Amino acid sequence: MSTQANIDTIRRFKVGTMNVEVYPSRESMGAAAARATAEAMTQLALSQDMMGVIFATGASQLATLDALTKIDGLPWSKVSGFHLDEYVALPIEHLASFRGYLRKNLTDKVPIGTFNEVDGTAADLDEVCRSYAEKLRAANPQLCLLGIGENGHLAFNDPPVADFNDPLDVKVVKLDEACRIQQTAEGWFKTANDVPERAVTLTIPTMLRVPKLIVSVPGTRKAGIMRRSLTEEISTACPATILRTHPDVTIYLDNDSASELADFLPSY
Ligand SMILES: N[C@@H]1[C@@H](O)[C@H](O)[C@@H](COP(=O)(O)O)O[C@@H]1O
Repeated sequence: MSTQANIDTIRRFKVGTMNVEVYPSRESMGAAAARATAEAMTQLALSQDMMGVIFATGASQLATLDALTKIDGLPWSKVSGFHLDEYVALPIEHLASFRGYLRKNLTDKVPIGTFNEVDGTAADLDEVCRSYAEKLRAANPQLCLLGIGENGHLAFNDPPVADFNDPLDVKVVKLDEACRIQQTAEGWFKTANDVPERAVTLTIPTMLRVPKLIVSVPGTRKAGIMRRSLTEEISTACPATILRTHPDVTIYLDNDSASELADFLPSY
């Protein structure tokens, strides 16, 4: 009998309008998410001089970004890049800085047109949010890469602060305790106390406005939240449930993160 870990085919299913694709490994998941991103960028480049693309960070994005940066011939010079979130007051040199992560894993590797960084160390964070929101509105991003946190967060919209009708585009949030603990599990910080208490984040409506969402969620630690994201009532108790209302979203999983989705995947 086969187990989820040794299933080596690609399995696809739909939950409402949402497409879910399950790959045999983290690497094959990343390659598939990268191919979809590359196709979307190539299409957009046919009709746009500059395209806004929002990139995600975290361990879940490493395979996707690695594969994406190795694809030849992409129209990087036409990309105006953005990111989802950044810790407040964390220096760029810190391992967990999302700006540092994106330099290392993206912008140092490809000839991107422009990249708009969120400076969480700036003195006036209201101004950081206001000007980032303005840049996002002007760029009108057509493509957004996303991850899902173990607590269901999208960017840093943790359950206690997530608002599906948020009037703001970008805001400063207080991080949930569960979220701060989860950041240590991946080794970004030594203890939960080392995790900054606040972050700048795009809000949920800002992400959902983007017409195409490519969501990479590999790994065993995400199995429980993937089940909740696909089966629970849509609510801010699990912010990722809102993705089920988006008209063009594909979730890329590996066998590990799909391990609690047996009823969607009858071959288990
Ligand atoms: N706030 C970031 C998000 O931008 C990311 O999409 C999500 C998944 O991260 P990871 O892949 O590290 O689990 O949570 C991180 O903490």
